Amino acid sequence: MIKARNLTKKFGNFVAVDNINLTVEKGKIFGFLGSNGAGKTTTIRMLTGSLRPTSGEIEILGLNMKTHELEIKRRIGVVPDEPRIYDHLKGYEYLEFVMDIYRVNGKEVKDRIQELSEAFGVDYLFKQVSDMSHGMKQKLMLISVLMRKPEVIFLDEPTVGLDAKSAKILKELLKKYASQGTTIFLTTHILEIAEKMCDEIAIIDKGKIIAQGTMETLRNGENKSLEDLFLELTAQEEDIKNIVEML
Ligand SMILES: Nc1ncnc2c1ncn2[C@@H]1O[C@H](COP(=O)(O)OP(=O)(O)OP(=O)(O)O)[C@@H](O)[C@H]1O
Repeated sequence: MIKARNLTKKFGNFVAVDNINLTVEKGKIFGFLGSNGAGKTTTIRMLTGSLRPTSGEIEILGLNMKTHELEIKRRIGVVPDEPRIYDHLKGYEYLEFVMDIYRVNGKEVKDRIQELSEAFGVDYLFKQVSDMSHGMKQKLMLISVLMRKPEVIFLDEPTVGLDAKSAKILKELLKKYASQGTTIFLTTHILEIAEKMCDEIAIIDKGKIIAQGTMETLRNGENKSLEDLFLELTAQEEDIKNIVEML
């Protein structure tokens, strides 16, 4: 479903993503973790066709990104870390715009908009985007992606800015979609989300994948939380101790 082979991105001499390999099977939830600046967003941007890799291969839904970029973009959904929506549109105009672009319409999609709006408490579709808060825009963005029922969904920090109820609904919805065959790739700094939701986890550090597998494989027989494992693997445990002592 999602495959990256020897994927690298350089910005000038700086290597943001360094020769990574990953595979996500259909219907799985894959959590991509890493500290600030580790390379998560850069990887998502390459996997979704919005940034050209320096080298390496990407395959989504069995299609090569180099030869089938448009078809891939038509069949996937992307929720970026910052909602990018035209300010001058009203909420419903934005949804209509997305429906036009993806050529999805009809009763099914409209019903889904209705259901998703109710689920996320979106009762402001007549408001102009410029007058919406960050969380309100984030929910509109989520509806615009989920209403299309894409086969693969990429979400960059999806719960940031969402209230507790909306975040919970989103997590449950993603689990439900995955059980119905949708493939989910998400980044998060909230390790508890990854621990509870993801079938498989990869940790990226300074552009390189330093650990990958199910929670069981990552734990390797020890009864550790993902937070402990993450800090240990990214060698930040000692740092934190010293910093707290210093303060
Ligand atoms: N267009 C760009 N030009 C130059 N450097 C870039 C560019 N985009 C990203 N970088 C650098 O690449 C590295 C990885 O950035 P990226 O946004 O992928 O990190 P991230 O893991 O998503 O971080 P965060 O958790 O803070 O969102 C960072 O050092 C960043 O400064």
